Amino acid sequence: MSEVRVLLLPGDGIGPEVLAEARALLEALGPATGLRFSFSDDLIGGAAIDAYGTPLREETIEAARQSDAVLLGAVGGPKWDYLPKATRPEAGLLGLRKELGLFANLRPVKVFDALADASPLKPEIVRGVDLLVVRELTGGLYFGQPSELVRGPEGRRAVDTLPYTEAEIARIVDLAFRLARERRRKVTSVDKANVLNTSQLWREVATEVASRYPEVTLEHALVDSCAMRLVSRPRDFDVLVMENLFGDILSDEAAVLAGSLGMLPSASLHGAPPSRPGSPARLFGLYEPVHGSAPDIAGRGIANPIGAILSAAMLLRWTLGQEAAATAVEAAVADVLDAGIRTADLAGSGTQPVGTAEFGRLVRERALARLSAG
Ligand SMILES: NC(=O)c1ccc[n+]([C@@H]2O[C@H](COP(=O)([O-])OP(=O)(O)OC[C@H]3O[C@@H](n4cnc5c(N)ncnc54)[C@H](O)[C@@H]3O)[C@@H](O)[C@H]2O)c1
Ligand SMILES: CC(C)[C@H](C(=O)O)[C@@H](O)C(=O)O
Ligand SMILES: [Mg+2]
Repeated sequence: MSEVRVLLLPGDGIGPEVLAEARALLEALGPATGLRFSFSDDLIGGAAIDAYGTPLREETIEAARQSDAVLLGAVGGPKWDYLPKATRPEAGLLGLRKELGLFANLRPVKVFDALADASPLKPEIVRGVDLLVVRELTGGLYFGQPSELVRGPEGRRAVDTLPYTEAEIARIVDLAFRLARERRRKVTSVDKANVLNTSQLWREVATEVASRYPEVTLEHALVDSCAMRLVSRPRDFDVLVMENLFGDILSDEAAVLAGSLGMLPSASLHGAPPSRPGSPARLFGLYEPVHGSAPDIAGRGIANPIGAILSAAMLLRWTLGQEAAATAVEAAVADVLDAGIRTADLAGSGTQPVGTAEFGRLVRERALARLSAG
């Protein structure tokens, strides 16, 4: 039985609550997939600040490097909001992504049939949505220099910088095209080329990359009107590729289509996934739900674990090439939702919601049943 080393970084707020369900799922599926998961745990974010005085230790980066994959919950919360940028919980997550070179963040947004009426948008707008946000993750405003906030005698001033090189743009756009080739063959490259130099470069490079993929259609879209189309005509989209901050914002917006921010998973990779899942080579990845630590509901056992569970499915698919297991997990989530079972964020009035652990248990049961039925 092959061993898979997974580093668990539960983080803060609802992070540990949802990550427990992702872990239990992988553990349960191990025997059916011929894999033995060996988990190690570490602190990141606010929890690491409280224990070690820093949001990310060198030891944690090293432990991640020694693992096949990392599963992360969420970081941050009001307790640490007073801290300056470089020492906040969020800096721990950004540091980990950067140190591991995880430049490609895949954020799939699929609307489950049972949830077509869970969105505040009309069911006919969201039904059947299946899009993929490919977010550049290690460049742009998040990491550009200079970056400072100065509180001086002349007053306060602050600066953030948005840099991108041709190579950084080319590698993420290329990855978007590779993924689009296996999907519905359309890439929407999102920018603000009517204002930003980086976006003009982005558009040029995207057009050059596109010439290598004649079978895939490239569309350029300005980020502002794209944000509007995302909630008015979301089925227009297949793969969307964009810089770091645009991807952060548009992916949370896209969560409205899926019915809750708790629904969305993500994979952060340092290279192109094998063009077809199922390849024996392992591709290291950091997997995490798109949502944050949700301080408003933390500690109550009511968080939606689907984003974390679907992140574990992405781990099975992209790091381990276990397509059948990944599909079984996704179908198991659909089964539980089809049975009318919901966590509080999705439950309509008059519906009795189930808690995080109960939802996780039901998905595990269905995933195992589906996998053993072949
Ligand atoms: N990847 C991460 O670790 C990550 C991502 C986003 C935000 N954050 C951090 O989280 C903290 C809180 O940020 P925020 O409130 O703006 O965003 P958030 O994503 O934590 O929460 C936004 C809203 O969505 C709800 N929500 C989020 N996940 C949910 C889930 N699984 N189930 C049910 N409801 C869910 C919350 O209750 C809240 O009402 C901040 O410190 C922020 O920096 C971390
Ligand atoms: C917590 C924060 C640093 C992070 C980001 O902005 O990348 C989060 O919002 C996300 O989407 O993963
Ligand atoms: Mg975000």
